[in-house]
Amino acid sequence: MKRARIIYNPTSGRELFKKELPNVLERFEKAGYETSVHATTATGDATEAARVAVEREFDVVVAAGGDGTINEVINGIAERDNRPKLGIIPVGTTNDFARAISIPRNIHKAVDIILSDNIRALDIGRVNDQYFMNIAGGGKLTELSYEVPSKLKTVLGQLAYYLKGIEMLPSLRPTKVKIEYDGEFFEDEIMLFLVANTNSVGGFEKLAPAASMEDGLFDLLILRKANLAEFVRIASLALRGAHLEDERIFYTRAKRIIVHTEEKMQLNVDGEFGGLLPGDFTNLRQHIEYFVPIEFEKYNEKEDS
Ligand SMILES: Nc1ncnc2c1ncn2[C@@H]1O[C@H](COP(=O)(O)OP(=O)(O)OP(=O)(O)O)[C@@H](O)[C@H]1O
Repeated sequence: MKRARIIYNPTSGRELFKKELPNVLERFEKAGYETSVHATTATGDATEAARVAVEREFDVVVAAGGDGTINEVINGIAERDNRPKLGIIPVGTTNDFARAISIPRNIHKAVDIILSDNIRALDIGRVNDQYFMNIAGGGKLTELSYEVPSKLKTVLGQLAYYLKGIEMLPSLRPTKVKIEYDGEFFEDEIMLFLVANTNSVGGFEKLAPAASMEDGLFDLLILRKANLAEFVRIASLALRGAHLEDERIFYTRAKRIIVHTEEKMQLNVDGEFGGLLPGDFTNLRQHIEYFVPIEFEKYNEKEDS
């Protein structure tokens, strides 16, 4: 019998998952799974719970929560050889990763996808000793997400980030960086750099339009020093995926990226504080097996050709 461990964050998003849990469990049981549940209690707990699930040799781990919960679960399984398959039930405030792999926010539709057993092995990133599935980066702007109080996020959702972003715009300062990517070098003053694994981040659904999650490459996006007017122009271009041609943007794809800064710069890993730079980024090709909808396959094949 297949065994699934459901790791869920009871505080995620609008806290809807718990009510649905008995129905979700019943559906897994009916589909032939022996199921058990872990409700996370604090930051880091999902990582520990996922580690334990690997030790107990679960076939499947289901992460029910937002991007934070998925990131923690991935950090619990990524280092291990016998990695379980990963199911996603997106019930968070930010569900960028679920959107990137075409998983709907409806709990039961997300369960349908897991139970339909369609698997795809996708890339993840590692920076220093942390793993990420969406994006990592640095620069003043990326410090947003942990400045937004979680209460505000629960009430306002995505809007909370935009409000905070507008408030921070005037305080953006450039930083001098040296970035090595697959043996080549970039050196300049920048506003921010992003190392993307998926194409959809923080409401910008076309930030890295060509990003594939199966090619073992990151999309590296750098915004050079820009004034407020340039910044607003590029942000509005980015909303429709038309920013890559802009002269203030440097864009390339690479498997390994090393970032050094002269001043202290914080690293953001999947929306959370990830320590200070320098950062040594490696793309781990097709490292995690996920349950994905058939539509995702079609989409990715179209992208590949
Ligand atoms: N019981 C808990 N109480 C408080 N925080 C928790 C609990 N369980 C997990 N967490 C933390 O909450 C963080 C955010 O969770 P998650 O991403 O699942 O939800 P979210 O609603 O999208 O939240 P956010 O938008 O704040 O990132 C997780 O990274 C985890 O560290």
